[in-house]
Amino acid sequence: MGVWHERPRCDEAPAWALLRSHFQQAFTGPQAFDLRRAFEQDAGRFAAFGLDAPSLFADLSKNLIDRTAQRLLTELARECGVEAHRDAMLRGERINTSEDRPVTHVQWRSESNRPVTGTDQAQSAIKSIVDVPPDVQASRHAMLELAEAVRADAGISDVVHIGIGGSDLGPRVVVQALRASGCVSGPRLHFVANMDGHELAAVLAPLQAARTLFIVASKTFGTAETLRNAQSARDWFVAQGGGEVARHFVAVSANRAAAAAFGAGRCLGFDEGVGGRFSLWSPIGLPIAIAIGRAGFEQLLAGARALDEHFAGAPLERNLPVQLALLDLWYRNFHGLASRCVAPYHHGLRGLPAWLQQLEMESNGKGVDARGRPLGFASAPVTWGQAGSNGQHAFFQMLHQGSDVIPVEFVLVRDDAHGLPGHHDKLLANALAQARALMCGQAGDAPERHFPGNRPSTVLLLPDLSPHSLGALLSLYEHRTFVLGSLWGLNSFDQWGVELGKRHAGAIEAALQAHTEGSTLDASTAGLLARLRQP
Ligand SMILES: O=P(O)(O)OC[C@H]1O[C@](O)(CO)[C@@H](O)[C@@H]1O
Repeated sequence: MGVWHERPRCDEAPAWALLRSHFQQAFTGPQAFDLRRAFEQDAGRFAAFGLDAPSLFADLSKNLIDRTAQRLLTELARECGVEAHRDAMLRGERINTSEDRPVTHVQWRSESNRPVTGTDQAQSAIKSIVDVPPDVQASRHAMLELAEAVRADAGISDVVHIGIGGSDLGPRVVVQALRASGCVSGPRLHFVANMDGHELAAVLAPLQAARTLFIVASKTFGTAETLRNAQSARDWFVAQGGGEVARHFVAVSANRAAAAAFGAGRCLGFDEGVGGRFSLWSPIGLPIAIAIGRAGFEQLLAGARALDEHFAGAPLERNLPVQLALLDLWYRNFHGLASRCVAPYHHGLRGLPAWLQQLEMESNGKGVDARGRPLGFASAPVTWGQAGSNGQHAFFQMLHQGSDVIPVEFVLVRDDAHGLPGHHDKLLANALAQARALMCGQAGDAPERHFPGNRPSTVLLLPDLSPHSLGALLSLYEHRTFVLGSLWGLNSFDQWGVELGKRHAGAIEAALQAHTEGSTLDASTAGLLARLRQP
């Protein structure tokens, strides 16, 4: 299957029907697959379902999958032309068809003049990663220069990053993670996303305007939340007598004209091919570079790049993003599981579920394929979770004994960076214990003490939470999301579903401010508006 746009959708590929009958035969009925039995019968299960990738090891062995399903799923990926689709993305073809754009985030972490090894196909895919367009190089250079200048500027004590969605979550999560690892230095960094003024007001309250730099990050420079917050920040800055707006406001945007009209003195640009939720590698990552410096940012890119090369070059059977996406599809479309839980066992990664929610649900939460045809099968499950061990005292009750089977993804980091004895082993032991308890279950002496077991989980293991490992982890998730969307026949790079609500908000805000009836509104919305106006 060489032509990416003629690829069959998963339900049209021959392996789909084979998977359906295999599922019926091996995963339903009294003799249905059981994890405990699978380990008893297959001494090589851990090795067979363990995958190595740069900075990562993944244990998939505690999942509701057998070797036949794994083989058929890999065949499915091959039949669906995932490799051709991947290569088209890496070559910069216009695979975002509804917006007629290429998908360029991988270019933003590429590095020129590197030797390329591997099979011919892998070489050609990796070659596309290695060629860095000159404008990307120039823009990256400008971003890193600015970051270093801000870090060295004794007059700047605080940096406020204003953006939302992909223009907030990536930088926020990376800075949070690397702060926990002790990699962050330089001015204090603050993030403001919500249009709820409580967030901005709380951030501004302790700041000195003259010592504050604002970054306004918006690909479109048209997002309501960001523009509202940026305008309020500018008004506050002027009212406080902070100095020249142009010197204290930097924009990061693909819409340079709008950024200049706002009054930002400097604008770091990037191309339209960088999707918001894939944009932390581009100048949107400016706060990351301010937090960890040029060398740290380059390490983050290097980690992501190592995973890109794995994705481009590893055979599908050993290709971690591909195998994780296939498992996601297996759970969603064959087991019928409607959600997946992500439990990072590291305080620094507590923001990961929020980042993943946008990445996975905005990319693949769709009902029609890239050709406009209804799917006829389920797409993105709900992604949710929180850091362990906190989650154990919240929703793990449901994971162990609730009525729904929910696959859990434990993200573990081998080395800690806090230096407090007696914590990290406990934390890691708890994660492994939860995964083991979910699988093994327990025959209870009373009904309420019964644990059914046979509940699935994956462990992703990182050696440390360095910029390099984190880059690899986030790149892994991006590619996994792309592969799953590719199998489902989706365009994972648009998000038309967010538009309708934005349109309604304009009309409702106008009615709220004008104290009108909102006669064109439905009775419920109009009734709530009336309530809101009551003293
Ligand atoms: O960077 P922008 O253009 O302000 O967009 C912010 C976010 O809004 C969305 O368009 C929709 O929520 C996201 O895809 C995007 O990351």
